[in-house]
Amino acid sequence: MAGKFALTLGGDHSIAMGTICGTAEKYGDDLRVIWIDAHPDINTPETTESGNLHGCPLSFLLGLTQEGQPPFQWLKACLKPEHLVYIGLRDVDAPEKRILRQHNIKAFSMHEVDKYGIGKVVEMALQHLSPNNDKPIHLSFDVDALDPSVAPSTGTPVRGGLTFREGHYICEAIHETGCLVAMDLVEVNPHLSDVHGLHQTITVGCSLVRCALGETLL
Ligand SMILES: NC(=[NH2+])NCCC[C@H](N)C(=O)O
Ligand SMILES: [Mn+2]
Repeated sequence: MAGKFALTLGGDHSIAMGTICGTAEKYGDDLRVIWIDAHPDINTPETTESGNLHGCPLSFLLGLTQEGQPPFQWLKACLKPEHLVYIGLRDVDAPEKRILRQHNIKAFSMHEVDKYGIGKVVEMALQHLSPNNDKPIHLSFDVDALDPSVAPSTGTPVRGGLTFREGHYICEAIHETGCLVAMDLVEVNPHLSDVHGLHQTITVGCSLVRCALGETLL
């Protein structure tokens, strides 16, 4: 797809408000988003208990908040609920559960990963978003989707996450579609965990990106 690819390294997941807005500006209504995360990050400014913006980006992108509120006047709702799929969820606030249900958003939690296996889950996610495999995909990968034993240097770790291989499989399979146009790799926080954990987190982050860009095992 035009051969251009935008990679964003973060940093907190609120940055996806900007990156996805940017991708949507180019691809419009065709854009599909795959959000890999322990958390759905879909709180509104009204429902958030923590007050942390990194728990809210999707509510802005989907237009669940009032548009035009400072300091986000620039942000237009640019994503439809049916154009978003989650993989890896396991820490969902009560208001977020309500929002997901209300908008009928496709979500594969760790329960579905356990039940069907990661291969089937990615297949179902792609089938939902782009049955003819012809829509541009923005992959927003929060490193906390991985189990904390795999990626410890992150602010809101939740046990019971994706294995090293499951995380890599997602990136490999999405690369194989030929439709990946942008990727965020976020929530790596070098100030958290010890040096060994930091090294581990950075190493896994780099290899996820390489797989999304086409590195294969063989
Ligand atoms: N991108 C993240 N790490 N998000 C964590 C969000 C945690 C919690 N749901 C909140 O709203 O604060
Ligand atoms: Mn996140």
